[in-house]
Amino acid sequence: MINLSDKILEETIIKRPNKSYKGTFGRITLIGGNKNFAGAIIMASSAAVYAGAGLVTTMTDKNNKTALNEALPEAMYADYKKITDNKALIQNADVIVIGPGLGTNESSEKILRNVLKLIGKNQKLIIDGSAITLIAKRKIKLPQAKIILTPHQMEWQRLSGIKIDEQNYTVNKKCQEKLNAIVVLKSHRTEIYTNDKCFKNTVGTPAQATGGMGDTLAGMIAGFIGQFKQTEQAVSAAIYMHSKIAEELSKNQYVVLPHQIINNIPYYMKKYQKK
Ligand SMILES: NC(=O)C1=CN([C@@H]2O[C@H](COP(=O)(O)OP(=O)(O)OC[C@H]3O[C@@H](n4cnc5c(N)ncnc54)[C@H](O)[C@@H]3O)[C@@H](O)[C@H]2O)[C@@H](O)CC1
Ligand SMILES: Nc1ncnc2c1ncn2[C@@H]1O[C@H](COP(=O)(O)OP(=O)(O)O)[C@@H](O)[C@H]1O
Ligand SMILES: [Mg+2]
Repeated sequence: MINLSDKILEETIIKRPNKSYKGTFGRITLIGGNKNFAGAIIMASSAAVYAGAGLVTTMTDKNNKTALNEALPEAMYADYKKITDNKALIQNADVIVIGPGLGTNESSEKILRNVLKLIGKNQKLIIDGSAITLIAKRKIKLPQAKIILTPHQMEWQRLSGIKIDEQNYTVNKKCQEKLNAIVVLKSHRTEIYTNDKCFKNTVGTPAQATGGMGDTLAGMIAGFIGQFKQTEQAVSAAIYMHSKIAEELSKNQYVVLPHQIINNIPYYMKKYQKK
């Protein structure tokens, strides 16, 4: 197990090349946010934008369109029930995030299946929240892609069958290998399982135990892997920075909210970029 430190940020966050445009920094499509969970997909999308994603499209329930536009005018909108009419939004994305606030009813399942069918093997796919629960409960097959799963311990129990109090390095690693994906097992000290390495987060605080904190992390990871070449390194850097910001803010705050983390991402990226 490799302990993460500030080093991961300095190694990952490069100075932006002058010769660049929005396309240089990742085209990201996020799918989720049913009519009760607009916040989840808005937080995920905001985190991706604030982490530097070049172009962000949010596919969500049509009731969330105004809220999305008001909260995040940088994001484009599409109706998540019209995936098959908007195939290009999935197929042309560098990174796809599915799950924050998606819900687990039949309609959510249909959206998930439609998205998974369109994923190409070179695309990066982050599967979070409700999408993990659906895959576990409905035994949905994962597509061929560069997959990153971001379960909390209960979602990991559902997906892996390993009970929370029996989750440990050996069994988690075995299951990660079977899934052939990067597994971000979230807890107060998140662990990242990749094919050949395992990283442990060393920062974070109970001040960040608030709904939407994981949705925010999923968007941050998307922003980072859309920009920075080395996927495992970018995933680890996003996780470390998410908690690092929370820890810093918690010096003066009893609780730290997801949107406060989001607002701080650009400042921390500047502070820790490669010298
Ligand atoms: N504002 C919003 O729209 C929000 C939407 N959310 C969405 O709601 C959906 C359901 O996600 P939830 O995680 O709330 O519900 P889940 O039912 O999937 O998981 C929560 C259950 O897991 C248990 N649990 C055990 N260990 C845990 C751990 N380490 N971390 C978290 N839970 C643990 C909890 O006690 C609880 O019973 C997701 O799609 C999520 O994205 C949530 O993120 C909350 C905020
Ligand atoms: N006590 C804690 N200490 C450190 N980090 C925490 C703590 N509680 C929660 N977190 C972090 O907050 C996030 C919670 O994710 P998740 O449960 O998916 O939230 P949500 O689905 O509500 O957005 C994870 O990144 C987790 O590591
Ligand atoms: Mg979550």
